[in-house]
Amino acid sequence: MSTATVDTSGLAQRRLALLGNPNCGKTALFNRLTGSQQKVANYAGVTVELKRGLMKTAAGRSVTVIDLPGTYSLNPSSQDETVACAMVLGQSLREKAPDLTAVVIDATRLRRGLRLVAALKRVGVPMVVLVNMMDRVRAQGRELDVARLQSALGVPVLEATGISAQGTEALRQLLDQADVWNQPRPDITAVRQDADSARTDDTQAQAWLQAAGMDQPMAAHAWSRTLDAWLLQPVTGVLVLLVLLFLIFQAVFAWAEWPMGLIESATGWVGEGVDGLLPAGLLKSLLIDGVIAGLGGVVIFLPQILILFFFILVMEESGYLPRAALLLDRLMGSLGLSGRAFIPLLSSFACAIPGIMAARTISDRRTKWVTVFIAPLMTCSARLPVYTLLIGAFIPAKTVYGMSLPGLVLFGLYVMGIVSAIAVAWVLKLWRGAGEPVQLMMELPDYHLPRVKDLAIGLWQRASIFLRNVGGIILSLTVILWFLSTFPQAPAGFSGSPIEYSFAGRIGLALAGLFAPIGFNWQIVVALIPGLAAREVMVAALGTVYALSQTGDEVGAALGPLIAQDWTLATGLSLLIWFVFAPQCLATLAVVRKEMGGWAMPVGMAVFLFGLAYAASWVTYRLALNLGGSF
Ligand SMILES: Nc1nc2c(ncn2[C@@H]2O[C@H](COP(=O)(O)OP(=O)(O)OP(=O)(O)O)[C@@H](O)[C@H]2O)c(=O)[nH]1
Ligand SMILES: [Mg+2]
Repeated sequence: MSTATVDTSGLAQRRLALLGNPNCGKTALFNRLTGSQQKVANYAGVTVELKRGLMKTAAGRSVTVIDLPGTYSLNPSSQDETVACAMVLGQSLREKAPDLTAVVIDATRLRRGLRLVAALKRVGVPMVVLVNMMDRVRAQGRELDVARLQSALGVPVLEATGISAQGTEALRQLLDQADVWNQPRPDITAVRQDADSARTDDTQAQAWLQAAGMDQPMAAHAWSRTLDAWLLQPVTGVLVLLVLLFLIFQAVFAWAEWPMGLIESATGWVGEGVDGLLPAGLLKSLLIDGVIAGLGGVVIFLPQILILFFFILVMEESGYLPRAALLLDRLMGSLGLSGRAFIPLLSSFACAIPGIMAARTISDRRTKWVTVFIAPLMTCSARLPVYTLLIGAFIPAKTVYGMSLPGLVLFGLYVMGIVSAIAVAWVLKLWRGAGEPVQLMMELPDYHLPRVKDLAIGLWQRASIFLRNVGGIILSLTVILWFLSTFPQAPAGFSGSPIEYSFAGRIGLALAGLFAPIGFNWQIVVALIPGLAAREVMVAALGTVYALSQTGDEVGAALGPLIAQDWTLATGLSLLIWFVFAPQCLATLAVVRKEMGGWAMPVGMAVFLFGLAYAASWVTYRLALNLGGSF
């Protein structure tokens, strides 16, 4: 038997927490240490909950690493900061205090980071200090003497670079030394954070910087300043923001055409292959009408979703996002919100779930409530398949004034979501009054060019979430729907399409009366039900329902032309508008329950949003019918 050279007994329980100011690179370091792929972005407030991972020290010992939300002080003002402080101070009911805290400080903003170190030292938290972003310091041709800082602070101080593979080596080696783990426990009774202690901490931070010869502030980032002169100016800034958003929607259509064509042909080939291979029967129907028609209908939208995410990632990584928040702060203020609500709302364009979770960074309870309430009105990426399917079927692919008409309509739908969110926030303000007026304290990080690798990882993560959904929930629901739409089988001589005899057909027909006033036929009603699991499921479900509604030769035709033939324009528009408002996503409602505590809010939200969707679809349907006859 070989003897282990490294004693790992009992060490896996050792826990290291990463604490620091927002946006100082904690999660980048966490990902480096543990090989995780948690979200990293260039604005404050990215991480809002505690994340765990396992790392190996240089000698191969295992250590649990905990990534925390950022905090400026030990006096938390929002829910995410509270999580971080309570954990490190051992005040959390759920989490034991860590054995060691690595306080991450941004080398370009040392004083602010050292204030937090001072507060932690006052309490006696066992710690090491990681001076991160050393590459930026070196890029300015400067060096920091961390050995001097270490002797001033009296705790181990190491250099780190969250964006380089070697950037965490020093920490891995340090964690093998037994004495760093054997520092005395904190005395949490000493946690007093008032104006006086904040001043003392700042004086202390300055004293340390002087002692280490680092009291020269870093030179301002030259092109961040130049860009800000334009991008933060109210008129040019808003103009740039609008043009940027507009270009994104044009690109979503223009760039995606080619890969979408490829996916469509590939789905067609697979369908034909299966068609040729299998004899007619239930298995063939399951594969062609259920799986291929359903999943092919959704997968085709992957390119558009990735293009949208590419732009979101570039905005997040470049540092533009908090600028946009600042620009819109005044507008948000007049709605009883604050610029703080901007990032949660913007995240909701990807998906309302992380958006609603990001509302944890909002300290004022009422502002948070309104933000969560209107977040589902922001157009999430799951609506993109529904929108583009319907736009493709009903809006001609014309160019008006050099812009693509489908792109314009899509932009219009996004604007409609935003405008209705503004309207709801405004009505809520009139009804319930405004939240506490808080001045937006949002840090503006330096701009930097996004790294291609980070963008690629971000896009890859998105693609795999989407494909996992397709292979998981969408596939299962499609198979269930195929089953419900196939059985019981119609007896010989049944006059309608066989699906009308099935369970799904009967449910659809029974509910059709409820939706007839807004122009939905029974096939749409059948697809709306599994579409409650997630919006894109609706597209897969329509694919299956229509494939099964067809007979003989028509099987295999793409869904777009089928619905264009079957529905009036009024029905198409009414369904588009339904999707602007309807909370067709149970997962969002579940997150609202978790974040806000209790069912009252999600139930109220669902009733309100379904009501709004019904009313808006009704108006659209009636207008379209009256304006254009029966189309
Ligand atoms: N140049 C440089 N950039 C870094 C380094 N570490 C992190 N970054 C960048 O800094 C930004 C913030 O990184 P995050 O890891 O998200 O910061 P965080 O401290 O986890 O932020 P919150 O979760 O919001 O508190 C991102 O754009 C990173 O790519 C580094 O060592 N050098
Ligand atoms: Mg983070």
